[in-house]
Amino acid sequence: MVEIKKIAVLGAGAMGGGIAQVAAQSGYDVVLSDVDIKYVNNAVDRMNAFWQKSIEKGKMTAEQKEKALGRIKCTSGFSDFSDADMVIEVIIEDLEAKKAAFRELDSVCKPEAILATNTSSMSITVLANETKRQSQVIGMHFFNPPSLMKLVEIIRGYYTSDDTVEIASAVAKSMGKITIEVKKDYPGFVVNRLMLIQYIEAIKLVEEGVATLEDVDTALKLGLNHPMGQFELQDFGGVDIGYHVLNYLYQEHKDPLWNPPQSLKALIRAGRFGRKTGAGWFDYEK
Ligand SMILES: NC(=O)c1ccc[n+]([C@@H]2O[C@H](COP(=O)([O-])OP(=O)(O)OC[C@H]3O[C@@H](n4cnc5c(N)ncnc54)[C@H](O)[C@@H]3O)[C@@H](O)[C@H]2O)c1
Repeated sequence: MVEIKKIAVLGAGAMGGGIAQVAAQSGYDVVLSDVDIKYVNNAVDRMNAFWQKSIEKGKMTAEQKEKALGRIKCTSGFSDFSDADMVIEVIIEDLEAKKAAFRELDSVCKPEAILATNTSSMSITVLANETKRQSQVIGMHFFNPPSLMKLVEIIRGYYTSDDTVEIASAVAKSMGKITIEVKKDYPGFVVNRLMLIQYIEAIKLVEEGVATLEDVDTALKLGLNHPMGQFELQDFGGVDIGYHVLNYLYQEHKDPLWNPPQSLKALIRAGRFGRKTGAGWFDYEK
């Protein structure tokens, strides 16, 4: 079984930066890459800010921070991927973009490397089919923010081997995470399937005039003990991400149940993607 020492993270956005951070903190050598080095540098700035706060709270020493930072190699494209033991793909939730990335990863990575994806919904098997190593392709679905959220869904593609499941689970656990195994490559896996049903009902309640956005969120927080309401949560994670996942489930099932509601489409068309754009379901100061 391949021993994982070096992890390459492709995509340095909200999730990729966070996964690279957790990997470096956990002692892995990390390569962090994006289409442009400026996104990688932004991710490192976010890590630095997080670690600085951890030092102030007494949860980390300055020496630990420097060591973690020293383990991260910043790059763009696929440079420095050739000797990675594992790659975690964390680019945009677009099937064609992910397929192209997997084709490229298969050609640049060493044959024994494991290729994981952080996709929120898409087929692991479809991505594996772009490679010549289908048994070594797996879903590792972290949650936002990866530095704080405990769960990782470990998702089997049709051809994923038991060894690959074991290695990916062990890596997640070594990062302090708790894993669940998703035994079948079905759209949305476990968490997003459950969450999006609630999201759709939350939107319908507002569209039907039953309750306001604020009151639906208050109901979820105080009535169901959720730490965030659905609208607050979607603004935090990215309204566009939730929309892409919903759309994918709709395309897969052809069931109106998953059809993105009009008020969600209106937000997407208006570019209101949540906190990252200064506005989503709610308005934020930029
Ligand atoms: N945001 C969430 O709450 C959340 C939670 C779990 C999983 N995910 C999944 O994680 C993935 C990334 O989501 P995110 O929120 O970090 O998105 P994001 O938009 O913040 O980051 C995506 C990054 O990928 C980069 N990128 C795009 N194409 C690329 C390519 N071909 N090569 C290298 N980099 C490329 C972009 O420049 C960007 O920096 C998606 O698959 C998403 O579904 C997101």
